[in-house]
Amino acid sequence: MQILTPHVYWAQRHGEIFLRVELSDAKNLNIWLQENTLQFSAQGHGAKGDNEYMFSLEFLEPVRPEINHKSTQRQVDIKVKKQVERWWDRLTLQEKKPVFLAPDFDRWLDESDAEMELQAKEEEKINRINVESRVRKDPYLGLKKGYLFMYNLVQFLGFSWIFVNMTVRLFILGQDSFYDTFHTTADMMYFCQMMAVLEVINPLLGLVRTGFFPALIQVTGRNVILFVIFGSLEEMQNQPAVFFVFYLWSSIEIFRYPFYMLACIGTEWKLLTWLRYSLWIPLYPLGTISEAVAVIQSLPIFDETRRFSLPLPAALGQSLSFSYILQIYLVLMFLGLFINFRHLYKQRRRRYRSRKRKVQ
Ligand SMILES: CCCCCCCCCCCCC[C@@H](O)CC(=O)SCCNC(=O)CCNC(=O)[C@H](O)C(C)(C)COP(=O)(O)OP(=O)(O)OC[C@H]1O[C@@H](n2cnc3c(N)ncnc32)[C@H](O)[C@@H]1OP(=O)(O)O
Repeated sequence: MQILTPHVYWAQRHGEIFLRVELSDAKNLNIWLQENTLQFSAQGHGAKGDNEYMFSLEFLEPVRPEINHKSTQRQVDIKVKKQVERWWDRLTLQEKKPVFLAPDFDRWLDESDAEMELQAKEEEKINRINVESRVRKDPYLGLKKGYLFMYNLVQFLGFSWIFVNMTVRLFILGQDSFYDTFHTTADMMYFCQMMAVLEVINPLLGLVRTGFFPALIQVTGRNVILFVIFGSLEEMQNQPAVFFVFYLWSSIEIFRYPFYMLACIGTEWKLLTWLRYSLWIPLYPLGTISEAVAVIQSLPIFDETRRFSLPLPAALGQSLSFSYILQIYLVLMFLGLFINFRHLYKQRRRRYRSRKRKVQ
């Protein structure tokens, strides 16, 4: 039998060297370190058929004496640990690359990619430790998750009922359904939006990692529209604006709440996550515009009815119409839209950046 050299492919990380020896069905494997030189010999099927194959590699820098190897039907994988965690300029001490050696492009990373991989691993380790210590430290974790799951389930059912009801009525009645949305769905919307106040309380109690202020803007903004504009003015209740506002609100919530429910049980559906973190992009501005239309339509009604008008000292006139306060509120709405749009954009970036890192 001839003695031949197999093809060897290599790649490195800061702490390790990976070698892949192209030798199938390897037998009589002998791999050892002599000083800082890896010696390899085995019988197997390589580039020159069934033969005995050998090679040696003197490493550029010191490596640890223990060697891990695994022989499969197709190849022999060898892992060597570096003595010092450092990026090497090349594999071997000799500057000229041995002819049988080539980069392993399946595993190849350049230094900065390897650093990112290391960083991602570190972050994952820290996250795991954090989660484990939270689980160990918090005896009420199960109770909290149970409460959140139930809350999200109830909201999901409520908003789904509204969404399905409105969709069915739209199909059956067409545009006529615009005018009685309030009378058919308002009770459920009152219930869901009153429950939504918990979304401001939850971050205060440390139950969720939501920003308190974005949640406050969201819940207050919607409740002003629901209770003050639609709820207190009968004249507004049969306006098509109700249809658009309710439809846009429920369109996001039928995806957001199931997304949270899955998060409570540590599961994720990629499509649902994408919908939760993408649908707001068209829906949020459209929702705000519909709400603004409703506010603008209500201004003359508040002027006429003097509802909620503020009494003024006699010298200044009789009373200040509530419509002036609503005009200030209109400006606040677009400020609120800006704050929450930026918040949701950051949440989206955070979610997809950390997921991308995990995938790499
Ligand atoms: C100071 C007085 C205020 C004055 C008001 C001024 C007027 C303002 C008007 C503003 C205009 C409002 C317009 C609006 O009403 C129009 C519409 O809504 S149209 C429809 C489209 N809308 C949307 O898409 C918004 C939907 N709402 C939201 O997304 C949230 O309410 C919001 C607070 C805006 C953002 O959510 P959040 O900060 O919670 O982001 P995440 O979903 O990424 O969650 C962060 C982490 O917390 C976990 N979490 C959150 N909630 C729960 C829960 N209920 N159960 C379980 N877990 C929860 C979530 O999983 C995340 O965890 P992790 O970080 O581990 O992934």
